[in-house]
Amino acid sequence: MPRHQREALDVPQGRHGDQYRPFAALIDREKRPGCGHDPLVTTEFPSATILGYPRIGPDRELKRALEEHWAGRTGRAELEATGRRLRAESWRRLHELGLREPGALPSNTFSLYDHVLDAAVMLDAVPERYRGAADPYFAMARGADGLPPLRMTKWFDTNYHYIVPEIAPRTAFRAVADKVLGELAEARALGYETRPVLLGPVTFLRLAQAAPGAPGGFDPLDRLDDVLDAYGELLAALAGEAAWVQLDEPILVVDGGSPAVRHAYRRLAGLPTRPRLLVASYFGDAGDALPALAVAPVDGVAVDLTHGVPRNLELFEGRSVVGGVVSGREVWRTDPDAARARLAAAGATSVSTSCSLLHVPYTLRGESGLPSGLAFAEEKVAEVVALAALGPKAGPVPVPPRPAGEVRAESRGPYEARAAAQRDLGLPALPTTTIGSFPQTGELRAARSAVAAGRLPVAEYEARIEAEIARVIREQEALGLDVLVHGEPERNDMVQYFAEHLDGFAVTRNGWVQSYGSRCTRPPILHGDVSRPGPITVRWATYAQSLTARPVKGMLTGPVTIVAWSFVRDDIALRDVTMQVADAVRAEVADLEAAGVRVIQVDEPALRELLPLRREERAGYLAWAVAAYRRATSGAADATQIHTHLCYSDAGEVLEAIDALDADVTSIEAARSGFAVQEFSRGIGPGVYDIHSPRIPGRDEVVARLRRALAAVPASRLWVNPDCGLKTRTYDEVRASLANVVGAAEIVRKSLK
Ligand code: MET
Ligand SMILES: [Zn+2]
Repeated sequence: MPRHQREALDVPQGRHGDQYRPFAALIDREKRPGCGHDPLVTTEFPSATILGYPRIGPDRELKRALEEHWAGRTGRAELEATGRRLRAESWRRLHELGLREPGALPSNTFSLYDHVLDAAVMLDAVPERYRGAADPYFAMARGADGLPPLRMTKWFDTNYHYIVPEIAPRTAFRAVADKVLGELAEARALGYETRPVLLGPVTFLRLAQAAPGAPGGFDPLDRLDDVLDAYGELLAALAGEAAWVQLDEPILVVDGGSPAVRHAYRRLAGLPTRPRLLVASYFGDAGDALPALAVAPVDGVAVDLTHGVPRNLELFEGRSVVGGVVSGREVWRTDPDAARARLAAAGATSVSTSCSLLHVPYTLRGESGLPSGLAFAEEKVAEVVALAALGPKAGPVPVPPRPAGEVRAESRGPYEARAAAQRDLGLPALPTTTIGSFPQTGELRAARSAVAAGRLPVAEYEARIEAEIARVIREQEALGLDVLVHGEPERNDMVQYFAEHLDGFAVTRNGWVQSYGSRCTRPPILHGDVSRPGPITVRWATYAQSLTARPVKGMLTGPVTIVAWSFVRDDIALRDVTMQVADAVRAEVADLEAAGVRVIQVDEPALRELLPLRREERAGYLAWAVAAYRRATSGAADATQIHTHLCYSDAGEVLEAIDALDADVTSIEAARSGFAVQEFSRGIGPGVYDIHSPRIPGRDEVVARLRRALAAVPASRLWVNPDCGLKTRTYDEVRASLANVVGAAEIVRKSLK
């Protein structure tokens, strides 16, 4: 059902959204006696629950507490106290919202940094090299003097990043239950009987990586039985303490792994002393994995019903089936009819969110100017409670919106003709450039909040941006870079800035979502048809170009990245949403071109992020993602040089798609992830140094990297650039690093002749 119609079912939202009483009219109607609907056939599992909750704090209290602690201004005890306060406040709020049955409130979903890292600690899977650190937990998360942190990567297809555990053939697993028992006792002292949530053993091992030095062919999953021993100890410790334990196995929605699932849950469910086990799958359809799980005597399963009703659920008849009908990842109100139909079709015995609410902001309270029809975490909890009261009701189960029609990837002229038309840019061999942003100074950030708060006149703010652009141009000319950038000083964020300048988007005041550790993002909300009321970046790009004779690269964020880092509407297919954004970017490309900008970069760092978890869906996604990028860029004349940029990910998996973007030049993170360049048929700039670290790359080291790249790519197509934008670095670091980069390019260039 479209969102505007959904509205009619709800009591109107109060001024700040604090009056959201979901489905109030429906509840009044259906609660009358004789108004036949199936009540939930609840087993002992609570009728309403959520799989997890945000933990950064409604006002990012944890972020602040962590950063104070890391800066050495507070001790561990103060940090723990903040954690305790945040947990107590969450339980209190959830209880108030209606999660009142024993076991309805989750515990152990709090984390000081990351729940996968917590699971590693819970199993004592702490690599030896961290054990001597002053604080092994934060050393694994963030590194400690001389000790790099563990790797971090994306949690399934979300924008949350987890710490990748390292498992060796000899990792000595054992149960370390203090955190889980501690939270349970803490909640009990406050009067709440909670349900501890643990990351499941199969997901834990499949997300882990083999420790460095492990023999080739070693797979962390080889250690399943040893890990299960530790889970056995944990469950034994929890047996007298909690009625239910939730084991999170989102890996159930990913291909493969049935034998491990079968084995793991037969063993765990067969333990002589254990609480009841709820196995939670999420982020998609677990249908393929359910038979393997059902053969084990686990007591219940939680399934994601937001995209449909999984097959094989009848195998769980007589056990608890927790229906995740309220999306934990999207920000729209739930359609009660659709949700109840799904609960009925699934034979659900309880109602829940589809996944943890970690991925949405806390609350609509305090927001204004947002479109109607939204629900954040608190509002979603109220929906879960209301749906449990209403119960299932048979009806048509809606299918997700289908893309409208076909899209074909539009093309520019052949690359050779473009390269010829671009020759008058006058670039040397191995042209040097940067990825777009220059250091975002504290003054810039302060000016941005001042102008937003009305404390700084707009004209004054814009003058400061221009002054910053002038400085960035001067710096680059002094360094001797070939293709310059304006430095992006006007941008708070590469997606939010565009969202603020496009119709169809809204931005929240306080809608923060944890990205990793203390880092949060405030994803814009794409709620309507997207269009571009006017040029967005042209003014800054042309100002920058007016200051220099060297080419200045216009800088845009690509359509796939804009949708990947936003909450998007759910009433049309993602592909069609992305195409609308692509049209807006295309118009911006045209305006930049018309204003004389000859080089335009359209960034797509999130191309890999949206890759579907299931292999069978990947080719379809990549085809439309490429088509969207090409819709955005294919209007450019041959003489306009189109760049793209990718980072953050194993580009290796999507190399063909990156090539299919057909950009004239692709800059790609390489220094950190050691990416190989051979496959590229056009200009390629494998990053020559890691911008995530304050370390200054040596000139010789860059020379060596360039020589290595030249073994695979002809000099006519090799570009020289860092891994990513420089906004998190200081000017001192940037100057020193780029001087070595430019110096290295000169040395290698000379040796070519
Ligand atoms: C995460 S990719 C960032 C690209 C952007 N142009 C920047 O330099 O900041
Ligand atoms: Zn980047």
